[in-house]
Amino acid sequence: MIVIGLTGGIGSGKTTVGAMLKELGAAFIDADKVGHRLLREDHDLKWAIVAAFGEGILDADDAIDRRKLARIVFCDTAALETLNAITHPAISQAVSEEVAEFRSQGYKVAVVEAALLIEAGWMRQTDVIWLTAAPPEVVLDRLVNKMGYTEAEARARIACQTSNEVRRRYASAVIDTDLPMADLRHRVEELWRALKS
Ligand SMILES: CC(C)(COP(=O)(O)OP(=O)(O)OC[C@H]1O[C@@H](n2cnc3c(N)ncnc32)[C@H](O)[C@@H]1O)[C@@H](O)C(=O)NCCC(=O)NCCS
Ligand SMILES: Nc1ncnc2c1ncn2[C@@H]1O[C@H](COP(=O)(O)OP(=O)(O)OP(=O)(O)O)[C@@H](O)[C@H]1O
Repeated sequence: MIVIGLTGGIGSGKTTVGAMLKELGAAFIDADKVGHRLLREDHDLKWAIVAAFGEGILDADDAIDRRKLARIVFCDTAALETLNAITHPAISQAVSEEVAEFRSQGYKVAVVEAALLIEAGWMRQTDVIWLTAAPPEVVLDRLVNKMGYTEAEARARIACQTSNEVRRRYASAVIDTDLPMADLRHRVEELWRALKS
């Protein structure tokens, strides 16, 4: 099985490209969703985060309120490093278990979508890295007008991530997502065919 690491900055189009790859037959793992599941289901992890950031991050049902936690960590470097140190080993382990499960199910291709694939070192679990990219003003417009972030929240998250200059050093393909959907699909299909040949 080939494992594609699909990375790119926040709002760069990873999920959109990932959905196209899924339609083409790839198994798909979204590291953000893995993280969300662990916050809900891994009680040791949850209480380690509460111990680090206080009970103020809990909602009325004692679950982690991601928006409250986001306000603390984006972009306080020390706080974000603390959160990453608690969550990343667990996410890495869960992703690797999902990859193994898909392998045992006989999938030929699996996609691991993660904005932090490079920063967190998860690229070591992948065979090729594809990078999604769009101009900064397009990304900001998507984050504010389609994804519900305030401009300040959007800028804070962008500032916490590595640059495309660094990401490009690891990527074997760059996918410009600032394209009409039909053209984007065409580009993804082209890469898919090249991968399988
Ligand atoms: C801080 C949390 C609770 C905010 O949750 P929220 O639902 O608002 O965001 P979500 O998890 O959907 O992430 C959305 C995007 O934010 C960016 N982002 C998330 N975590 C980080 C981080 N640690 N560093 C930089 N950017 C990040 C990514 O581009 C991601 O795609 C959550 O992101 C979290 O637990 N982050 C730590 C785990 C992690 O690194 N997850 C990202 C794996 S790629
Ligand atoms: N080619 C495109 N044309 C129009 N809208 C697009 C295009 N590509 C992506 N979008 C839109 O931009 C937004 C961000 O895209 P997407 O969710 O795929 O990015 P992402 O990199 O997965 O974001 P995140 O970092 O939050 O996981 C979405 O609302 C998506 O529908």
